[in-house]
Amino acid sequence: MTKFGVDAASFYVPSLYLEIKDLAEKRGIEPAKLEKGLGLHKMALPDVHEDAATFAAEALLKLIQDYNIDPKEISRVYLGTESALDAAKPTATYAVQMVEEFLSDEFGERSFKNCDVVDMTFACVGAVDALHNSLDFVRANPTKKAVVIASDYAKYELASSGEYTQGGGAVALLVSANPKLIEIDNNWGVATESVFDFFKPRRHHSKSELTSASESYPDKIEVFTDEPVFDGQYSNQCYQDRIREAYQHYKEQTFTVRPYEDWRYLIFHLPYAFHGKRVFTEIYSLENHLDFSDAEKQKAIAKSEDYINFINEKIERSQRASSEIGNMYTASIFMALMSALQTSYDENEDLTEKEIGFLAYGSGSKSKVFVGKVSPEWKSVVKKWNLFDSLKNRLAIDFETYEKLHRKQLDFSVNLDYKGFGLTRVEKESPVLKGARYYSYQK
Ligand SMILES: CC(C)(COP(=O)([O-])OP(=O)([O-])OC[C@H]1O[C@@H](n2cnc3c(N)ncnc32)[C@H](O)[C@@H]1OP(=O)([O-])[O-])[C@@H](O)C(=O)NCCC(=O)NCCSC(=O)C[C@@](C)(O)CC(=O)[O-]
Repeated sequence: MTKFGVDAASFYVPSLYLEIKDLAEKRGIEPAKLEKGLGLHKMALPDVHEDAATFAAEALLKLIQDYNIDPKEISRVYLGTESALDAAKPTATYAVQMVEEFLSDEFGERSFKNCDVVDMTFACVGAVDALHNSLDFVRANPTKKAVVIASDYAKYELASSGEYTQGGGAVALLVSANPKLIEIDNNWGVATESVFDFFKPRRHHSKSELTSASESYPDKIEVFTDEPVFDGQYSNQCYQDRIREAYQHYKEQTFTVRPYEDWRYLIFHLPYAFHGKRVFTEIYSLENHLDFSDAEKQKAIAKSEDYINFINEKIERSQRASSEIGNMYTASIFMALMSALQTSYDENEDLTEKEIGFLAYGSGSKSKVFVGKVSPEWKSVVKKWNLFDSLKNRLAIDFETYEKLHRKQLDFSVNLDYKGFGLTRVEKESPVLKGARYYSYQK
């Protein structure tokens, strides 16, 4: 029987970061809370020229170059994002255009001319929806290939309790028949409930209302903020409730008992590194008939030797990249997968045929639980990543620069020597092009 899944994967993490201990110091938070309590070390930040479209373009270009893909063979580019740049024109169109122009010498003009391109939005689960949809597409059309991109900038208000869970970047996946990285099984546990745990209502402001507006904002264009309205502890509860329900739904469909025991890794959407291990205690307790009825008993389970051993074996490796990057919203779950696979690769572990369980979550809210099986050729895909080495080649910025970047008060890139895609101009004058974004590639 033909298998379907992820054939190749690539990532992009912006070159700037802030040390979490610097943020902790300035905000009067004990660094140990963020480092040892939530697992945070560094927070990736977009430079002035970067946004969700440049992140996506970088990841897509890397995918094409690292795995020698002919863009004309890609039938779909489905982009999961909650950092869309426009309410009508998909961010995917910007990303595809940048890559198309970059590759025009090699593949001619408009190499994505016949490609189906769209954005999908459901908070952090939007790219899993894009993957689900793209898998359905290749199952129905086994000779075709699709690309899924997850691209986001997780931004919260300065000095809010979400501030230390910021981050950003993108992951691109090639979805096809006979995948070299991981085969995805077609059983999906799903749970949905409409809630207000985290959301981004359109809040239009004129320039005069925005204390943080830079001079570069035009007076007459209304700007809408990209910072969410959220309730942190309630969002944790919604996440825990949805993954429990989706896991239960997965079990009902697959007639499995304690499926997590067969999973080599449990891969979560990670809004911060330690989130997965903090919320899985409930499912773990239910599966092992442990008393989870009050906070004290829940703490005892989290601190038990059995649970700690379980985390060290099945979750810890997936957290490592998140500690260095922060929340990547839609891309976080795929980065957690890359983190685990890269670590197994570096440790020379053989993962062939091992099962991996995914527990995805998007605020608003929805969870999807599904399972993959690592392909025999997985190492040939992972060997291109050098994930942890590449994270060492970034530029630390100081707190003052961070605040200016956040407030959009800088007119020039912090990393002037950057190589790659960048926003060069937003049209401000022309009535028929006002707001149009123009990008170029800096060599
Ligand atoms: C994530 C929260 C809620 C954290 O909120 P918080 O109030 O900063 O932290 P906390 O109290 O929940 O946890 C602190 C932990 O640090 C420990 N601690 C304390 N002090 C020390 C010390 N000295 N040494 C060592 N450890 C220490 C403390 O004990 C505790 O660990 P625990 O024992 O409970 O495991 C907050 O930052 C926030 O609201 N973030 C934004 C929203 C969010 O990320 N929600 C997560 C779930 S929803 C989701 O994942 C979806 C999302 C957000 O990605 C969006 C989307 O779908 O689009």
